[in-house]
Amino acid sequence: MTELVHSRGELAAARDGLKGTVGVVMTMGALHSGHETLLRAARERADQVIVTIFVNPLQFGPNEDFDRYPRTLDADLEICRRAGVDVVFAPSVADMYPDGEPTVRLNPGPLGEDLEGLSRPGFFHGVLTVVMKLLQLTRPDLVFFGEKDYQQLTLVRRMVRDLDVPVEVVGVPTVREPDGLALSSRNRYLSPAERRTALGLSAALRAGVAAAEEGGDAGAVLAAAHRAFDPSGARLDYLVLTDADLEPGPVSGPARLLIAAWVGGTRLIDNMAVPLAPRS
Ligand SMILES: Nc1ncnc2c1ncn2[C@@H]1O[C@H](COP(=O)(O)OP(=O)(O)OP(=O)(O)O)[C@@H](O)[C@H]1O
Ligand SMILES: CC(C)(CO)[C@@H](O)C(=O)[O-]
Ligand code: BAL
Repeated sequence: MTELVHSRGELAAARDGLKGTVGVVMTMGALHSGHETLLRAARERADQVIVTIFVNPLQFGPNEDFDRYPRTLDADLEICRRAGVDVVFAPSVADMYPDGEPTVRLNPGPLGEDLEGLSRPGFFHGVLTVVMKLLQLTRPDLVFFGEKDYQQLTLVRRMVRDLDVPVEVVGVPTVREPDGLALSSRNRYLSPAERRTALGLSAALRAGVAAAEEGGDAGAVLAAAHRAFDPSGARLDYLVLTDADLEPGPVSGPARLLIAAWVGGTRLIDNMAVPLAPRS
């Protein structure tokens, strides 16, 4: 049975009742098959599964889609029930931030100011702060994040390492539609024409990966990705090839190609692993 709790008191009582290892999947709701894959991974690895559903105001900029973000709790609960989730924690903003917005926030460091952080100032301060709060409240052995939000996954791993947080971070590969589009709650905003345009993100990434598989170096990978990105109907924010750890410096060996673009009023992100040949 899936227990739905809203307040931190209810969560504490539910958490105390869980026996064995606990896995947590943190979400903003509007659950889709990408989330379901995270739930399955948690179900396989942990004895008990907690899902958090919270649209965190701290990570939204003043002109972003906090008010418009889809909120579909009944449908989300049904998905959680089907996936055998034990506890769903769906707090209100007041439950999470009873004293108002926290003045103390986690600093994600330089990587937090790059890529997503450049376009969304303060985004990773908000993400890491709420992730840390949710870790404290749920006390999991394992926490699951999707590779779709690769910079977020990387920063959570770093936070856990740098701050000695006692939890194992598990990354889960990106789930895609058959035509390549990465599943994302924000895909709901897309009109049919915009959805076709959105395929340009994964097409660019695939072209970059193909260039690497043919032996291309970093320059060839980026050039192929740019050639494959059709700018009509979309506005590219970034298309970047980096070290797989998102460390600055020359790129060789396991690398990551990351893209962000506006399709109409919707900002989408995606990324893929790139098998660059090691530099001789
Ligand atoms: N297609 C996907 N494949 C794997 N994991 C995913 C996918 N989409 C989201 N996730 C993961 O689910 C978790 C919760 O993400 P979130 O609720 O923000 O969903 P989202 O689809 O990424 O939403 P948004 O469209 O707002 O970015 C994150 O760890 C995220 O990386
Ligand atoms: C990790 C997270 C739940 C924090 O609000 C959010 O950034 C998300 O859904 O990826
Ligand atoms: N999917 C990451 C959370 C966000 O875009 O706000």
